[in-house]
Amino acid sequence: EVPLKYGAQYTGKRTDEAMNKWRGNRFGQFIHWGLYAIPGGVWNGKTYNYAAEFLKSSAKIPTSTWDSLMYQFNPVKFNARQWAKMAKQMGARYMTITTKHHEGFCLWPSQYTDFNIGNTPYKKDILKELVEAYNAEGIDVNFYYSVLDWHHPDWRYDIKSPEDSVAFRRFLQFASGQLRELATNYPTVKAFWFDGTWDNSIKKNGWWTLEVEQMLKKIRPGAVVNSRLRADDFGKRHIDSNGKLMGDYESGYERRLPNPVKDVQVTRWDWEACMTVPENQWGYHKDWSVSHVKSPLELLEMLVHTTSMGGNFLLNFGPAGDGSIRAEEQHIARTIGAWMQQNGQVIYDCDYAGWEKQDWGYFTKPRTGNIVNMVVFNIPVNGLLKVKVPAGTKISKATLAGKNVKVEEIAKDQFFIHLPQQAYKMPPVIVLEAVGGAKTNAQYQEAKT
Ligand SMILES: Cc1ccc([C@@H]2N[C@@H](C)[C@@H](O)[C@H]2O)cc1
Repeated sequence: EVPLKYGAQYTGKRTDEAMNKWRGNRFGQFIHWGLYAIPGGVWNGKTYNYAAEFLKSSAKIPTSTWDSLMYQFNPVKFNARQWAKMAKQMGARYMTITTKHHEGFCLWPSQYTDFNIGNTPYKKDILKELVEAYNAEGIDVNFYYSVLDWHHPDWRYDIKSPEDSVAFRRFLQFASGQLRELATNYPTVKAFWFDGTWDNSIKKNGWWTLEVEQMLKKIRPGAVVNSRLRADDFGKRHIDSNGKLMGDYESGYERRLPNPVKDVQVTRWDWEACMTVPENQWGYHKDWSVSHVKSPLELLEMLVHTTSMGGNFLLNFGPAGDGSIRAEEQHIARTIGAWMQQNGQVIYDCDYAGWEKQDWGYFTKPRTGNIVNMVVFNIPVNGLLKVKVPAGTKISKATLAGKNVKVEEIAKDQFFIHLPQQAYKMPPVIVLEAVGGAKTNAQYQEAKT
């Protein structure tokens, strides 16, 4: 091991109550909302297919021109309570909001810059409205914060001169001040999602990333911080030079998921995947016809896939500049929500079962009890769902919607679960009662007592 001052502060999963809640939430709503939602990927009549929140760079728009969008930000259709109700109905247990994206515009009245919601026609503190509305629905709120800031004159991509060092030190003080006011003024915030930390300027200031993590946890005990904030003494990010995860959970899965067979190592720590509905649009884009738009079922499978590997799934919504939620996103919320209404118990507080992945779908395991859930996305022609269990495990019962289904032992530690033949519009869930075998912790617990 190399001695590190700014490396991982602990190893293994946090087991305090705040982290258990973060982990058990499992399903979150990401919201990307800022000035980029006003042009929505179109500039001077030209549509730019790249991510809409990058339009400033795609269309090479001067900062002064871009920043003047602030005087147009007046979301007359914005209704925080409606957004929160939609998220509740979808089954989201947490919401992560872009307090400030790379453009540098702040959704809260920051004392550290005039480039904020207070100087728009809307004037009011949108962040406060969202936190209150979502908390009122019992949904935890987390803050996304981009360190990269295209607006701030002291931002630097790299440190190449003494002037850069002086300017960037000022910038880091600015960012620390903004984070302090976010953690202080919105006391129910539960976690911080850092982005815009890949440049050399940050890699060369790993000390600051640890200082920020410690400051946030001092102001908000229990706060959860993602690995993407962190750089160690040598500029190594996410995982330090000794191979230890920094921050409280791994946040490298963006628009992709770990492979359920090859990437099982992700289960050793907490992690979260964030996902766009189109192929690559986080902010509102006027024209979604330019790429594949994922269906509710594709996204639901990703949620179950993520839970089955012990991770959280953060599904992105990009509200329009007027504060409306587009029809495709409302349809997704309703369709996933209907399934979550019936089957949320196979997602919330569930984890990796440790059983061998099969083709028909995914296993999830509740934190307590000797239950293993089967969520079936690929209905086999013969209706037989193969299950391989840890040595010595017996399946005492299998039910679908409370009704027994046949369990057939076909070899040592192998079973067929007979899936009732019918047309399934949404993935059916089979609940197994499994006893014995090393992997079912509950049985292990019984042995201990
Ligand atoms: C190359 C690249 C930079 C930043 C991003 C940002 N991270 C996502 C979570 C979004 O905020 C996207 O704008 C994506 C790709």
